[in-house]
Amino acid sequence: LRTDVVTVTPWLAPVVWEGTFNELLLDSIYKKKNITVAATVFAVGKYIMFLKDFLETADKHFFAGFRVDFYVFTDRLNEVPKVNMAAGRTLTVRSVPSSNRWQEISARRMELIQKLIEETLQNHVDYIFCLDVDSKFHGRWGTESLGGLVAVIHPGLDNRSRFPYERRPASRAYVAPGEGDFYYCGGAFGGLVQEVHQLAKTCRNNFEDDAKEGIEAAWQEESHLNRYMWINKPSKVLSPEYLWQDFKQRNPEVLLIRFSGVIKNYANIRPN
Ligand SMILES: CC(=O)N[C@H]1[C@@H](OP(=O)(O)OP(=O)(O)OC[C@H]2O[C@@H](n3ccc(=O)[nH]c3=O)[C@H](O)[C@@H]2O)O[C@H](CO)[C@H](O)[C@@H]1O
Ligand SMILES: [Mn+2]
Repeated sequence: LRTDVVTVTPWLAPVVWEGTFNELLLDSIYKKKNITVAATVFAVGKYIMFLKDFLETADKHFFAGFRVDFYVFTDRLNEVPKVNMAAGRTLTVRSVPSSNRWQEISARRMELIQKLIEETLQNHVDYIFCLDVDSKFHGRWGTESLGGLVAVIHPGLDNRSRFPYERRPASRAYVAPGEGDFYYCGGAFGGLVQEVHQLAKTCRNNFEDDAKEGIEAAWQEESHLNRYMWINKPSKVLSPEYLWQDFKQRNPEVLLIRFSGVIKNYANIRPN
């Protein structure tokens, strides 16, 4: 039991923190359901350098003991590392075009996730998580994270007045002053395949319709995701244990860092 953190939202969705759940009990419940979880990760251009650590640590910590299908999207097919996955876990590589703008690479993930679900996942995968590649797992990420629509609270932003939502009303990602529940990160989200399909499709359409009018939201698809989550409340919220940042000192309420962004030199790895 945790009394030092908020563990439920005003719309009664759990906020998942270490110490709020029984992992053996949860695993036994989902084992009986015989679930399959998909995970997407994009490694375009120089971001391929993060893929090996991501996959090796994911195999160890991400839904260990469950069936997981990893989908890697890259433009560097022959640089994909050989990683041996545990039994029942698969790795599929898909080719994607490169871009000379990182903003576009990041935002286009929504379109590719939408299509992956439509073409491949619908009907045979239960849940999906979409994750940034420039990160590693350090602790358990498992069945406690499952829900219809799942968002992760951004680790760096706990001050409401500084939430970097898109503030221009002309954008379809607009969040008005006083609106917004949490600031969620673009680097990790998920849920039931059908719900994530709806999210990806909506964010993709809104991003593209904005682009036609010459607008790009402040934080690309992350801004659209935040707008979506304000309108369509997540049924489960994951604490910043589920996406920390290596450069940040651990806050006392974070008892366990499960997944964390590595320190990177943006100028060296991004195309622009
Ligand atoms: C931790 C977190 O929530 N990060 C979000 C944040 O910045 P970040 O600084 O974390 O963005 P980023 O540079 O990691 O890009 C997001 C992701 O796009 C992919 N990528 C990007 C550039 C590239 O050249 N090649 C490539 O493969 C890769 O999977 C990467 O992890 O804001 C971005 C939107 O602007 C995204 O919403 C990120 O998910
Ligand atoms: Mn990132």
